Amino acid sequence: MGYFPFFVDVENQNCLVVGGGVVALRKIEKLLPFNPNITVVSPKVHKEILSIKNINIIKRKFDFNDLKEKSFVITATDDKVLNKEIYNSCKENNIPVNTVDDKDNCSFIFPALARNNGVTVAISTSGKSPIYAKYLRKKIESLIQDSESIVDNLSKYREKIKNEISLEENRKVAFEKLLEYSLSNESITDDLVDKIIKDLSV
Ligand SMILES: C[C@@]1(CC(=O)O)c2cc3[nH]c(cc4nc(cc5[nH]c(cc(n2)[C@H]1CCC(=O)O)[C@@](C)(CC(=O)O)[C@@H]5CCC(=O)O)C(CC(=O)O)=C4CCC(=O)O)c(CCC(=O)O)c3CC(=O)O
Ligand SMILES: NC(=O)C1=CN([C@@H]2O[C@H](COP(=O)(O)OP(=O)(O)OC[C@H]3O[C@@H](n4cnc5c(N)ncnc54)[C@H](O)[C@@H]3O)[C@@H](O)[C@H]2O)C=CC1
Repeated sequence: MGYFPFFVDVENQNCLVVGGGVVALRKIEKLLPFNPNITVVSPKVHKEILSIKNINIIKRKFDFNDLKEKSFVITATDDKVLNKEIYNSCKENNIPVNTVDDKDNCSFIFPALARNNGVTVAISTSGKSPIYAKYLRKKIESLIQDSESIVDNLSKYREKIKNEISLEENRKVAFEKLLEYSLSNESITDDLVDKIIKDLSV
């Protein structure tokens, strides 16, 4: 299996979730901040899924026509045979599919996600140990706790530096300097940035 961690834009993409249990709920919660159009098809639907706004819920068994016009599919039923059939049909129709009960039959897998202010760290064990991915996620969450102010500081002057320092290698030096200031909690002022730009402009 060669799972490359692309960061894919799923906004407004049609996502089908087959099954409405606790695992489906976890996958849906993970996707929600990225704004896909989610449809759930399942005879039984977890009450927390029912309470989510802006998703379509179809309370019945899966039908293969449900796959039409879907950009990606998560098959999360407790029926192994059905999950495999859905996987096969998605593969035939070139629809990316995540099969929650079978790590070897997924065209994409969910990582454990640590997120803070647009900084996203995705952890995968290539399906070997999700619980270890979860453990690492918790550690990384504390590591990126401060990323809010750091990213804000660095992004504030990014365009200015890109526009005003013409040499790429010098732009990199400028960003490295600003990063050092941010990590040592020193405040970054317009004057400081102007001085860095002046020193590195040719
Ligand atoms: C392949 C993958 C496919 C996919 O689901 O995308 C997959 C497959 C399977 N998971 C199983 C079990 C568990 N999964 C979790 C938890 C998570 N599972 C997630 C992802 C993935 N799980 C993908 C690979 C990720 C990677 O590469 O590491 C996480 C990271 C992301 C998420 O779910 O959003 C999320 C943690 C999120 C967080 O907390 O940050 C726990 C722990 C818990 O529930 O507390 C358990 C029980 C303990 C254990 O088994 O380790 C089983 C056996 C089911 C059975 O026994 O019947 C299968 C099927 C199989 O192994 O074939
Ligand atoms: N990938 C992961 O992270 C994990 C995967 N699993 C696997 O996930 C599977 C599902 O687990 P849970 O959500 O706990 O089960 P669950 O029993 O809570 O939910 C199963 C859901 O499937 C639905 N369903 C059954 N037949 C259906 C059909 N014909 N059409 C549409 N929906 C149908 C049911 O209505 C129910 O909502 C299990 O088989 C387990 O092996 C379990 C833990 C973690």
